[in-house]
Amino acid sequence: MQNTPAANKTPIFTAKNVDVYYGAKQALDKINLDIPRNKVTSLIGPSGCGKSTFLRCLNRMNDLVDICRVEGDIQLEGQDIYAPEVDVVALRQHVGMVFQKPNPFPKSIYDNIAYGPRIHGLTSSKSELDDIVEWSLQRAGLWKEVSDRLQEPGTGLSGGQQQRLCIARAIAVRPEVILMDEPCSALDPIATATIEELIDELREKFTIVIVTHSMQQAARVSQRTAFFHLGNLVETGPTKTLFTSPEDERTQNYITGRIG
Ligand SMILES: Nc1ncnc2c1ncn2[C@@H]1O[C@H](COP(=O)(O)OP(=O)(O)OP(=O)(O)O)[C@@H](O)[C@H]1O
Repeated sequence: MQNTPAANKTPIFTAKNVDVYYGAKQALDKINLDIPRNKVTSLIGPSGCGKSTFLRCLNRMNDLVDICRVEGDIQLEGQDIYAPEVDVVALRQHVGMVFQKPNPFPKSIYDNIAYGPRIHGLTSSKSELDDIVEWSLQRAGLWKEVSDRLQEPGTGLSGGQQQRLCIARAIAVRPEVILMDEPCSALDPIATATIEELIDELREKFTIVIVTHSMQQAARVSQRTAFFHLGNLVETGPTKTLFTSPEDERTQNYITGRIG
């Protein structure tokens, strides 16, 4: 189904009327957003507008926050991800995540990548696992730098390399979607540029949703952008259109630096 032309036009995620509360405080109000497949979608907006909250709804990371309540409907490939029968571990295999601060496990480079495929039972032999580790590191643009030191600790790499290791770890379990929550905010400009190039390559095989504080980054890496403000989704559209001729005054004010 996924590879037919008709299926490729259907959004991978559909969010309808999503409300999110932290205790009594409402963080998101009636969010309706489709995420197209094999594209990069940026979520932008001023601090506290709910970008990360929305991102975390997409793989139920908010389940880990006791006071958080999600209402509405979010479907991945037509399946309600909040249905009681959903296996959250399996969901997170399909929808991986990369965080703001690189967080490799305190394990070797090899084991950082091999961990997910092992626990999800994706391989039946050591050579298959070796192949997955190499494939993942290749796709994350890290193989050449680490192929001769796979048994060294992942935490010994530079910040930018650690973030690519985390991306390699995320793709090792062959997710359909990768969520990225400000993945470059702890990196220098050169490491940031490397990750941005990588994001562009990854969208061939994966759908990417990225939260970013940087409008320049959103403009560079994404094909679609969604602008959030005070818990509302104000506007969404092709990135170029949103940055050059936004429809809503709040978007205009944000991109011209009048709010934010
Ligand atoms: N764990 C939490 N407990 C209580 N309130 C929270 C929690 N996480 C987020 N919030 C609140 O929800 C609202 C949206 O926060 P969120 O982190 O989603 O915004 P954001 O747009 O990603 O912000 P930033 O750009 O600063 O990361 C804010 O008012 C925030 O204080």
